[in-house]
Amino acid sequence: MTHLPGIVVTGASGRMGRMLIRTIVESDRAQLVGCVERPGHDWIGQDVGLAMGGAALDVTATDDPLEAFARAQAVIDFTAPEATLEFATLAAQARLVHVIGTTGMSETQIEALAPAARHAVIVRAGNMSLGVNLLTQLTRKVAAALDREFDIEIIEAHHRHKVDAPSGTALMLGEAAAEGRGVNLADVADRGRDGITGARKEGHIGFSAIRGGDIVGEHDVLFAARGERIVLRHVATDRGVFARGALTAALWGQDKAPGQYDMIDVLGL
Ligand SMILES: NC(=O)c1ccc[n+]([C@@H]2O[C@H](COP(=O)([O-])OP(=O)(O)OC[C@H]3O[C@@H](n4cnc5c(N)ncnc54)[C@H](O)[C@@H]3O)[C@@H](O)[C@H]2O)c1
Ligand SMILES: O=C(O)C1=N[C@H](C(=O)O)CCC1
Repeated sequence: MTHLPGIVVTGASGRMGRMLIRTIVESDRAQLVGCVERPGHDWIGQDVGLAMGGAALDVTATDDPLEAFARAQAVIDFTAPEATLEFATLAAQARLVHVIGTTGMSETQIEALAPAARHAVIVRAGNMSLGVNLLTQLTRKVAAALDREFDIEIIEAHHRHKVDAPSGTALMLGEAAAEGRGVNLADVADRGRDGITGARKEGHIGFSAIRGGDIVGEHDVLFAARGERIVLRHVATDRGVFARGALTAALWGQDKAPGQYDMIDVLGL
């Protein structure tokens, strides 16, 4: 009988769901005890290993999160904002660590996580990779060191299926740059320029989003002044970096007090 922490993956058939299943199954630190998909999905009732075209994993996909959560110590959730809010309530009832990778949540939806975080550990980050979380620290430092003569622009590129923009990572980097500058991102963000926009406003932080093909995730933080530019860049070539970070977060959260955490907490950066 193994006593490794049991993990449930929600959005199991998604790009991240599949990567998470593989990462957990290959890990000797955790076991896969449940997989959740939306009602009506053709994976429901199927063994997830077989559904992925491989060997059986003895875990059947369900559309009943409560039933799956009852067997687990953590849920790793890369789905969609409305689904994530539902899972937060259920994970809190079951006192599970809830690792949230879902992006595109509104401020109101993020605030709605607070009641769940009074009862359970929530780790939420727009990017679970070590590299991007380090890049946020570098971005904050560089933004703090430079004056407003340097325009800050965040450029991100993702695959053609991505539904939200700017990416969660771009927003993390924007927050870090704004913190470094000592300003509130909401006051200085330029999201989506089109038409006669007027000249760039000094002190603003711009966002540009590229969508195409199978790009996993690329982010540049550009500091541009007269005569020189600095570019901080992260390129993800494999979704395994996000899945490994999420699994680390699920295990890290096991002995933590209820509350909201991010990957900076998990990685001790
Ligand atoms: N934080 C990070 O490091 C990170 C990394 C990659 C992706 N993401 C984010 O994760 C999310 C998912 O990305 P993806 O590329 O895997 O998307 P995807 O569309 O491939 O997968 C999402 C899955 O969630 C499922 N789903 C939706 N509603 C559900 C519900 N109510 N119950 C159960 N399952 C439900 C869908 O059926 C789908 O299989 C996005 O928000 C993306 O931006 C975050
Ligand atoms: O593929 C995605 O979708 C990704 N989403 C995250 C984001 O919004 O930043 C992380 C990178 C991949």
